[in-house]
Amino acid sequence: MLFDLYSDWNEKINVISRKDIDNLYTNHVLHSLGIAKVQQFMAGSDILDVGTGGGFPGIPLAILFPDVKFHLVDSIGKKITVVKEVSTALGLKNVKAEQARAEQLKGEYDFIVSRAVTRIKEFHQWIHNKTKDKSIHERDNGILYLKGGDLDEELNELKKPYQLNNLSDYFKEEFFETKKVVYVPL
Ligand SMILES: C[S@@+](CC[C@H](N)C(=O)[O-])C[C@H]1O[C@@H](n2cnc3c(N)ncnc32)[C@H](O)[C@@H]1O
Repeated sequence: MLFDLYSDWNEKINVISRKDIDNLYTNHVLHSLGIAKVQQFMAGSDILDVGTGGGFPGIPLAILFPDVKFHLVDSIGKKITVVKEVSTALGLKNVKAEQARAEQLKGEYDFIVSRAVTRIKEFHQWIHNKTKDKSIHERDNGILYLKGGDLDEELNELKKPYQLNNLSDYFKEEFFETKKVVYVPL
């Protein structure tokens, strides 16, 4: 179902690199769900996905957590068109997709998730004031960012506390060897 939807939409509006569409489930769906290995979202919580592109990590997480509200934003309207179409076709009632720049958003969230949008320092500057004061989860509200490769320089320039979670602890596929979820409390 997801594969057919994304293959069709990807023909019209490129949201996943064309050579990567065959790896949709591992490289995009499972990778997105890696966030859930690190943090289970409580029913009623609010999650923002910044720079969602075609809906990653937001759509797989919204499928997994039907009682959690997901706000998926991207600055490019046609990407949001894909997210809305996919979300409607899947019958997801917990997804709001909107064309917006992260810096201009007004809402408050429990967690802010993202993948492949910008360096963590800049990301932090965009959204540091967008979490709710009170946490309903065990950990503080904050950022859960999917990152890969060598992160030392990027994390050094952040100059904030963070926690690294290796997705290779949860998934055996080679793709996850260097993949991490970076948690930054806000
Ligand atoms: C490389 S894509 C990643 C898309 C998706 N997160 C994924 O992993 O498949 C980066 C996305 O971030 C969006 N973006 C970049 N800066 C943004 C901003 N300031 N606010 C909202 N979206 C932004 C771009 O339009 C683009 O769709």
